[in-house]
Amino acid sequence: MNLNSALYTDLYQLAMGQSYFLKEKHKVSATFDYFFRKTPFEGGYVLFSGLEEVLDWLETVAFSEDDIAYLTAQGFNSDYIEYLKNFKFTGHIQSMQEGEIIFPFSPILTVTGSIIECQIIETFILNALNFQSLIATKASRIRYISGEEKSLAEFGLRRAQGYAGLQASRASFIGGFDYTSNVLAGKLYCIPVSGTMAHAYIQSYDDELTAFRDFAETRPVNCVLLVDTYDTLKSGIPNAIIVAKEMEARGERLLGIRLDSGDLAYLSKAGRKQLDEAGLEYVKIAASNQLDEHVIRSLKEQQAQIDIYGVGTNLVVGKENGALDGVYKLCSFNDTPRIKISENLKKMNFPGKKQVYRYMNENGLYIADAITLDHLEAPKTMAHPFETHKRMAIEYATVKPLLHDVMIDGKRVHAKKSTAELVQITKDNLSKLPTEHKRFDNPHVYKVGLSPELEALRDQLKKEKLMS
Ligand SMILES: Nc1ncnc2c1ncn2[C@@H]1O[C@H](COP(=O)(O)OP(=O)(O)OP(=O)(O)O)[C@@H](O)[C@H]1O
Ligand SMILES: O=P(O)(O)OC[C@H]1O[C@H](OP(=O)(O)OP(=O)(O)O)[C@H](O)[C@@H]1O
Ligand SMILES: O=C(O)c1cccnc1
Repeated sequence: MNLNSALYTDLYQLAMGQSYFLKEKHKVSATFDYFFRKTPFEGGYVLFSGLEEVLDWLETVAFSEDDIAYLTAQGFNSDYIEYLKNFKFTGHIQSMQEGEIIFPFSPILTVTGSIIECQIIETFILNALNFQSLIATKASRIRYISGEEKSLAEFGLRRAQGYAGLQASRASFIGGFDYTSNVLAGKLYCIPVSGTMAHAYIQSYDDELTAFRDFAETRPVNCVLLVDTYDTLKSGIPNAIIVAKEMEARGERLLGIRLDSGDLAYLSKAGRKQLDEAGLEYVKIAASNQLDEHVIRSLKEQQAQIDIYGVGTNLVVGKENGALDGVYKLCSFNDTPRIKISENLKKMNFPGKKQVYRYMNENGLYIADAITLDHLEAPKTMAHPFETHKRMAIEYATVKPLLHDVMIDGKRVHAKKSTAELVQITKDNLSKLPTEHKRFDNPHVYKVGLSPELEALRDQLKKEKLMS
């Protein structure tokens, strides 16, 4: 499967492309904004992820000979087909950095280029950014509630939505996980891999102790024994203790045990006691079984003795939200601002090419974002995007623009960032987000406003459209 194929798009993009081309409109310059309207998980923020993959794709995207044959068979016009043979992305991308904390309605990434190119690449951009930002956000919530001292392993590949399991592993790592069980993701994205053992392995033996012994003998380093196949406290942990002692005699150390069912708080406390009484304070306790940020919060409240959380399904499918609602909207055409009218102010877009400024207090904490037109300085006042009577003076210590050139004429401006760099950037950004936006229950809404100039332009275009 060639994922760099420009066919990784929706048919309507190619149909519009054909019309732009045949009507000789395809070279007209356009700008599109990528933004989302609602934070997932009833949370207070989103963690931006997927940018490097978008840039990789844009640098190499093309229609192969096979793709062209396929489109010809679909009945596309032959002159348009000739154009598509040499298709590549030659436009300009401005974006917030991957690992940035982002909020509803701000443009996160903008694409400027010929309308035909902007349109054909839309679907991939949405596909990559919506999914990876959703999962990175979920991962960051799990990290937040677990605390820095816990180890987090992503176990989701088997339950992920097909190949999205790869992107989920990458986004989970950027969002704060330490390990993945997904070996291909480990190789592709330089994520440390970790793994324990399955029930099948223990079931394949007549007795649990021999199963543990053989496993420890063949994998003495990072050995974690799954203790819940028969009876966690009466059989699993006692057998793990025997094997840990045998390992000690060989100069080895059992890394841990894993609980995968039952009351994880009770079993972890009782298990810790058994291990400690056997002098095995260093043996860690891992837990898995449909964990998410809410279960982990509850386990913490119960003082569960868990050192490592293994999280699969709920992380990689972004439960309770199957998708981030990010959209890609035309805001400028032929250097003229464009607007889409709707009864619902929230469904209208903000016209023109824009910049987003982030304001910080004297401690460097984020306090508000203002969206303005791209040639303007950071505004000193801003209006609520939809409740037009609400406006505020912004009191801040420092301010910075968030949208920067990342691609010019279809080429990356900076070297590709490694996943390790993105992890650091994310940590740094999350540390600047006040905790009231991170809490799970009724998080405080982060203020995003419009500069007076952008508000005036939106209102003027709305009026003109309604009168025309
Ligand atoms: N002490 C606890 N507090 C809160 N949630 C817990 C606790 N222990 C386990 N859970 C969570 O409760 C959910 C269901 O666990 P439950 O014990 O009902 O099923 P189970 O152990 O998987 O059952 P089975 O033995 O059939 O596999 C899981 O999401 C699990 O992570
Ligand atoms: O619960 P999740 O967060 O999705 O975490 C992944 C789950 O996948 C495995 O179970 P599975 O029953 O697939 O295999 P097993 O026989 O190894 O337990 C593992 O034991 C976890 O329970
Ligand atoms: O290594 C593990 O324990 C593991 C891997 C994938 C899914 N569940 C558990």
